[in-house]
Amino acid sequence: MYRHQTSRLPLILGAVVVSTFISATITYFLDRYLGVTGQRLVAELRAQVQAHVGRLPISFYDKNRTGTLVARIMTDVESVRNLVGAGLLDFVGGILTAVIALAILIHISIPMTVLTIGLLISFGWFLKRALGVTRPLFRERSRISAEVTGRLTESLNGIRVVKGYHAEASEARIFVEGANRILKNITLSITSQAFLSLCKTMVLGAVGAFIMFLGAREVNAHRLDVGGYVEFTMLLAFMVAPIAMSVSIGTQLTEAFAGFDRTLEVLNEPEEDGESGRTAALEPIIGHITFKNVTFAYVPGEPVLHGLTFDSEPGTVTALVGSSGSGKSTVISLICGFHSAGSGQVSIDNVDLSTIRLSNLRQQLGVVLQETFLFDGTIRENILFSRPKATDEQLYQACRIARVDQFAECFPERYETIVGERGIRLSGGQRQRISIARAILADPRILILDEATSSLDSESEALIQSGLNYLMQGRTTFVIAHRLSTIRRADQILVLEMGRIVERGNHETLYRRQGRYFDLYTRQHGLEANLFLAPGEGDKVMQ
Ligand SMILES: Nc1ncnc2c1ncn2[C@@H]1O[C@H](COP(=O)(O)OP(=O)(O)OP(=O)(O)O)[C@@H](O)[C@H]1O
Repeated sequence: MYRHQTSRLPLILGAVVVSTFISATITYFLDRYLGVTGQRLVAELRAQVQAHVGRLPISFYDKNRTGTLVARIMTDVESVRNLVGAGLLDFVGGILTAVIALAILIHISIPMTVLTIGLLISFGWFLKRALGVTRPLFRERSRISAEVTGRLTESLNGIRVVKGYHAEASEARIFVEGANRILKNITLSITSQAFLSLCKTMVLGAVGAFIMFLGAREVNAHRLDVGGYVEFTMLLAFMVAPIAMSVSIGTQLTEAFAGFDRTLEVLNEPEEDGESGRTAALEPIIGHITFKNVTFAYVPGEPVLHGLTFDSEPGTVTALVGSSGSGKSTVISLICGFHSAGSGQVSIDNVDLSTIRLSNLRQQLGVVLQETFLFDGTIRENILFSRPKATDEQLYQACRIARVDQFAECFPERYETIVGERGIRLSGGQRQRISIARAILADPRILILDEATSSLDSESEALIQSGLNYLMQGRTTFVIAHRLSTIRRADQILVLEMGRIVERGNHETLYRRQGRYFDLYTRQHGLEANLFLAPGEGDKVMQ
C-alpha cells in the first residue's frame, strides 16, 4: 500500500516542477509585457499631450503656468501606467479563480453561497462609494503638485532676481507651504486607504464567522457533511481573495483615472487651428496686411484696442510707437494670429486672417523679440531652429549677415558652442544677433521686430542694426520701434495711445505736425541718442 503510494511520488513531483516552471515563465512574460505596455502607453500619451499642448492658442498659455503644464505632461500621464499594471493581472486572475470557486460553492450549499454573495456585494457597493470619495483627492493632489512645480520652476528661472532681492527665504517658505499642502492631501488619501483596508479585514472576518456559524447549523441539521463544510470554507477563501485585493487595486485604478481625467481635460482643449472656419491656405503669401476697424479685448467688456484701421503694403516697414500699455504688443499678437479680432477685420492679402490656417501663416512669419529666446543647445541648433533643413552654406551666410560669425568663430568649438539655458553664456548683443540670423534663415514674408529698449554699446548696436537692415529688406515689417534709425526709415509710423491710433505718417510729417509724436520725440530725444522711448518705457535706460 505504502509502496504503491510512493511509486507515484516522482510523477507528482515532476508535475509540481513542470507546473511551477510554466507558471513562472508565463508570469515573467506577462509581467514584462504589461510593464512595457504600460510604459509605452505613457510615452505615447505624453507625446500626444505635448504635441496637443503645442497646438493650443496663446490664451491657454496666458491662463496656465509653464511649470503646471510640464507637470501635466509628465506627471499626470504617468499615473495612467497603473491601468495596465501587474496588479491588474493578479486581480483578473483572482476573479477567474473566484468564478470557479463560486460554481463549486453553489454545488455544495446554495443558501450559504447566496448569503455570502449578498454580503460581498454590499461590501463591493461600499467600496465603490468610498473610492468615489477618494478620486477627487487624487485629482486635487495632481492639481496642487502641478501648482507647486509651477511656482518652483518660476523661482528657479528667476533665480537672479530672487538672489538680487535676497528673497531665498520667502521662496523657501512658499515652497514649504506647497509641500505641506501636498502632504496634507497625501495624509488624507493614506488615511482613507487605511480605513478601507480596516473595513475589508472586518468584513472578511465577519463573513468568515457568519459562514462558520451557518455551516455548523447546516451540519447539525444534517444538510451538510463535515467534509462539505471544510471544503466550503476553503473554497470561500478563493472567492473572497479578489475582494481583499480590490481595495489596493481599486485605489491604484482610482489614482490612474484621476490622472487620466486631467490628461483628457488638456486633450479636450480646442486647438488654435481647430476652429471650423480656418481652412484657407495662402500660397504664396505676399504680405499685405490690413486692419479694418479692429477692436479687441483680453477680458470681455474691457477693450484694449478701439477701432484700429491701417494698411501695410507688402515690403514696407510699419513702426508702432506709444506709451507703455498703449496696445503695441496686442497689435502684433493679432498679426501673428495669437488672438483674433473681437470685431472688425484683420486681413492678409485681402483674406480675413480668422479664416486662414495658422500653420500656413506662421510658416511665413519671422519674429525677433527683445527677450531673445535661445535653447540650451549649440549656436548651430539655435539658428537652424527656424529652418532645420537649411544647408551649411545657407547657415553660414545667415551668420555672416547677422554678424554671428564674428563671435562664434572665436569660440574653440565655433558653431557647436553650447549657449546655456536661455543663452546665458552669451552677451545680450550676441543673443540678438543669433535671433536675427535665425530670422534671416527662415526668410519670412512678414517680419515682427520688438526692438530692445536696453541700450547696447554702440559697437553691438551697429552690428545688430546692419543685420536688421538686411533682414527688413523686401519684407512687410512691423516694429515696436525704439531706435530712431528704425523710426526714421519706417514707411509709416502709427502712434498708439490707449488702444487708439492718435497719429500716423512718416517721421518728417509727424515731426512737422508738432503733435503727440513730436512730444514723445522731443521729450525723449535728449535722454538717449538713438533710443525713442515713450512714457513708462524709459525706466530701464534712466536707471
Ligand atoms: N494677456 C493679457 N491679458 C489681459 N490683459 C492684457 C494682456 N496683455 C496685455 N493686456 C493689457 O492690454 C493693454 C495693452 O497691452 P500691450 O502689451 O499691447 O501694450 P504695449 O503698448 O505693448 O505695452 P509695452 O510697451 O509696455 O509692452 C494693457 O492695458 C495690458 O494691461
